[in-house]
Amino acid sequence: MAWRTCSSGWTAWWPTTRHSATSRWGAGGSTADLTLDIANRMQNTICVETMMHLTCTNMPVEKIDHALQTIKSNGIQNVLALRGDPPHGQDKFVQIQGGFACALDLVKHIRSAYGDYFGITVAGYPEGHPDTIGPDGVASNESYQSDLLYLKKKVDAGADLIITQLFYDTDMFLKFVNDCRQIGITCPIVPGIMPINNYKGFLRMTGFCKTKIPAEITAALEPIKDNEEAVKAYGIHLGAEMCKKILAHGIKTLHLYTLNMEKSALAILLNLGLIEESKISRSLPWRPPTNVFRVKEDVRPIFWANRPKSYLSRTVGWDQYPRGRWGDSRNPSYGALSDHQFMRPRSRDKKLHEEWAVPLKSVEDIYEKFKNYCLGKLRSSPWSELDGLQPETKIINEQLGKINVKGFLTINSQPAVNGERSDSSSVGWGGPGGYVYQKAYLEFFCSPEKLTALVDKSKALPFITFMAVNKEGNWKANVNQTDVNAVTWGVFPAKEIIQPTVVDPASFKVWKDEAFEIWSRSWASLYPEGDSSRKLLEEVQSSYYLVSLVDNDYINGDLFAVFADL
Ligand SMILES: Cc1cc2nc3c(=O)[nH]c(=O)nc-3n(C[C@H](O)[C@H](O)[C@H](O)COP(=O)(O)OP(=O)(O)OC[C@H]3O[C@@H](n4cnc5c(N)ncnc54)[C@H](O)[C@@H]3O)c2cc1C
Repeated sequence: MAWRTCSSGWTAWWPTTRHSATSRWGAGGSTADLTLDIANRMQNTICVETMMHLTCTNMPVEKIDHALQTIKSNGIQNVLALRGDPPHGQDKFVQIQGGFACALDLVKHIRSAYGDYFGITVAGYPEGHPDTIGPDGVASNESYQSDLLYLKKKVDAGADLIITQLFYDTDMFLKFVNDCRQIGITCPIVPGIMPINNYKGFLRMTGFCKTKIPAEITAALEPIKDNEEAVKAYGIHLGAEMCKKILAHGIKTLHLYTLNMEKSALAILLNLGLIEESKISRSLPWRPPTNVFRVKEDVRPIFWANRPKSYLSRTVGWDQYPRGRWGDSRNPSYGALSDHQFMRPRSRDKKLHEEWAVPLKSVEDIYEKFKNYCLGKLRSSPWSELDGLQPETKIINEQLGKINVKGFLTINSQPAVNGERSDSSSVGWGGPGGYVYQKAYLEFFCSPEKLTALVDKSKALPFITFMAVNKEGNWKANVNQTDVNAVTWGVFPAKEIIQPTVVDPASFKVWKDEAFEIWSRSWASLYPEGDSSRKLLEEVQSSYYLVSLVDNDYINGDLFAVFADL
């Protein structure tokens, strides 16, 4: 039987403190495409282990299989198999033709059609399923027992894990776990904790789920119910106390329902010491997806540092991902450029319009835009999928600003680092206990004249390596085609050296098409056809060079000195 690291809303594993997320399946399958998209992004772009909820409501088997195939091809391995609630406007769940009647059918189908690929989670109800709870607010013993036996059937059919409905009576949850164990349910049972964020929401949710509210909670909330901040603070306190009691009973995993409001969930985890604000460090300089296919990947070219989604989509078809060494890059089989790499979420589109679609009279206006982005005055850049600058860029942003106004239009950079502690908040990665290193790196567009001046100057600077290419592919460099330059590496106890970021000519040539295309697709396209600003951008696109510059002297070098008299 497969076991996958998984959960729902936000889950923390204790004591190893691993986190994962789940994405809800909208009532009646109403948000199927959106849920599939969100789950994919969570797994592969946000890079948290993701479990997608899947319900039977309005879902013929073909649709269920479409959803399962989609998440499988995106490397998602965890599913919360549910019957689902009736769609809006209906009281009772109705099995549709060609669909399933209950979660048990869905679990059986997933196991028979997909073997052990998926880790399957099912829902458990410490107070009994709401359908079985009577007007007095409790389920009869008979229906509680038959619910338990049915839960066992779901586990026997292949479920690996149970996540419970929300509850506020911790003793009732602990009794439920005990009752499950008595009838031979041995899989982990994860408590569903819903932090109280506001009073009305709490009443609505507990009313809908028919959740028992212990008298002491009602008494604590009653005097503060109109004070939103006090309710939130109480919700965090109560959630933390419930979790402490549950953890003290040997239960090692928590599930926090966030309902898109994560602050209280994070506060509870901080309160429990399961996360530490100052020590949330990167495992690699870039975010490695938790996707099963890429789990071993630990080396990437630096060029896509600000476009991780594009990098993922262009390498999704690789059979193997580089590990330890970049390897032979003479024939990198990157996926072709497509519209996909240039699509932006609506909010990003709006920001780019606001910040970048302004009249441009001369190249100096273009230089100004790049400078302002480096100084943090703009949040968006056509060359970045990220929101604002990376923390390490802030170390050099003043110097970046200065070279941008000179016409070296930077789109990627990193400062030199010579043995900083690996838990440094700005340049650290890989967890505590190690030391990290990196060579200063700059990537920019510049005019051919400026490139000539730069190349002349670099002849006297043996530590500088560069590659430059224009849109047509004219190439200038002082490195060989097969050279691979490790520009970030780390030394950790009991590990080989890790070198997660490299600069190599073959990948640079692939990247340059994307980098040049961004001028027209992401920036010039913000202006109407024939607009003079648009024309100016297209001229820059067709005449400038893209330059990648490494200062290999990471101990004494000063990459910005190269630009002093240019
Ligand atoms: C953690 C969690 C996440 C959820 N996420 C979502 C979501 O994303 N989208 C959404 O729409 N809803 C979600 N729900 C709500 C859930 O869909 C509803 O509670 C639904 O009414 C029941 O789903 P189920 O999977 O528990 O159903 P089932 O396991 O099929 O059970 C439903 C009820 O029917 C009874 N039953 C069914 N078949 C039998 C049988 N053969 N013999 C005896 N009794 C039977 C069960 O005992 C139980 O009382 C979630 C619930 C939980 C606890």
